[in-house]
Amino acid sequence: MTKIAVLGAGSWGTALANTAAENGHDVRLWTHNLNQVEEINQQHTNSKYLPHATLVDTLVATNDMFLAIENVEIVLSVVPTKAVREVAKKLATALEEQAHTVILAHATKGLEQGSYKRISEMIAEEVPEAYRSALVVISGPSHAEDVIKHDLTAVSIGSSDESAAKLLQKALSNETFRAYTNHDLLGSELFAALKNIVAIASGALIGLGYGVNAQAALLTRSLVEMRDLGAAMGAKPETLYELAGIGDLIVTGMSPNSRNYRAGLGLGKGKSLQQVTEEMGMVIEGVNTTKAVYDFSKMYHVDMPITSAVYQVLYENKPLRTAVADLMARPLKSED
Ligand SMILES: NC(=O)C1=CN([C@@H]2O[C@H](COP(=O)(O)OP(=O)(O)OC[C@H]3O[C@@H](n4cnc5c(N)ncnc54)[C@H](OP(=O)(O)O)[C@@H]3O)[C@@H](O)[C@H]2O)C=CC1
Ligand SMILES: O=C(CO)COP(=O)(O)O
Repeated sequence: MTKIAVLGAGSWGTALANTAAENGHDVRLWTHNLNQVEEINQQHTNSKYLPHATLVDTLVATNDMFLAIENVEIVLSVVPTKAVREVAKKLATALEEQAHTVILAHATKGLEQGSYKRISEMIAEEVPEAYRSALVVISGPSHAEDVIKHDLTAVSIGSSDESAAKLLQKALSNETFRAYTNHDLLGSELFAALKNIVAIASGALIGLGYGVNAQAALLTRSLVEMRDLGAAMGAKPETLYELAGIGDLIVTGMSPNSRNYRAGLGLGKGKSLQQVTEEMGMVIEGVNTTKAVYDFSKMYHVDMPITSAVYQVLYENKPLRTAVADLMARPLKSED
């Protein structure tokens, strides 16, 4: 049995914590919301984020960070990008009290506003030095709503520390949830962030009334942008063709369970960004990521027309139909 702390009781943190607890591990789910602690421990539900699910009754919630991480072997942070630093600071204080080393993992898919740092870079800056070398990311095609129902799911666990990745792989895998490891932390984190931009665009196409031809073209041409930015930033090329790359691009770009896709759908149907954000009530990571990646494309001199189009729609009020028309009217070119 492995002792695991999961930080963040949103949809994904709860689904991952529940999976590990179902596998027989000792799991504490940390949340800053005391009402949620009571609901999870007494009703075994998380009605705000996973409304139809019953959680395993061995899953324990707490809002005490010290208690959550006491004697654990793995800490898995699953808060939105905007909360990563704040939670990592709380974790760092609690880690000072720990006598033994802990593997630090996260499952967040974004880039920091302003600094454009990856999630593991933010965590590494906040935690004591001893915890920085074995950072792990969980990525890949995995919606919480499907995982909690035991729909078949495969994820990727990326880290330069193979034994750390393997410990998490073993803790999470079961007959319906299969984890693979890889050695590409940077590529896994970068592609996880990038695919959210594409998902907004994909939902927007459907909202506008286009079909699967349009989606297939979008996803395939987005792969080229991901490949080129990945190469410029140091991602391993093969990661793009693995679960953390194309796998996540497919699920987020096609599934109505995706928050980013649903946001795009709303935009395509004529809603404003403010409206879709308020209606979602959950994090839409792709909105902030679009700004970061738009700036990256300039910084690294990578041509990213789809990202630029999404940027213009979200940040410059360009009408969606004009953005689509402009993409289609670009100078004709060869694919190879
Ligand atoms: N949902 C999914 O299927 C998947 C999500 N992810 C990624 O996981 C990350 C989390 O997403 P998801 O679970 O969907 O998010 P949700 O919007 O469902 O939940 C976010 C959770 O984080 C909590 N939170 C927000 N700010 C803070 C803070 N400052 N301190 C402590 N807790 C905070 C929220 O608490 P409160 O309710 O009080 O606001 C809530 O419990 C994102 O980066 C997402 O891209 C990755 C794969 C799948
Ligand atoms: O990353 C995800 C699925 O793999 C979740 O995507 P959304 O945040 O768009 O729901």
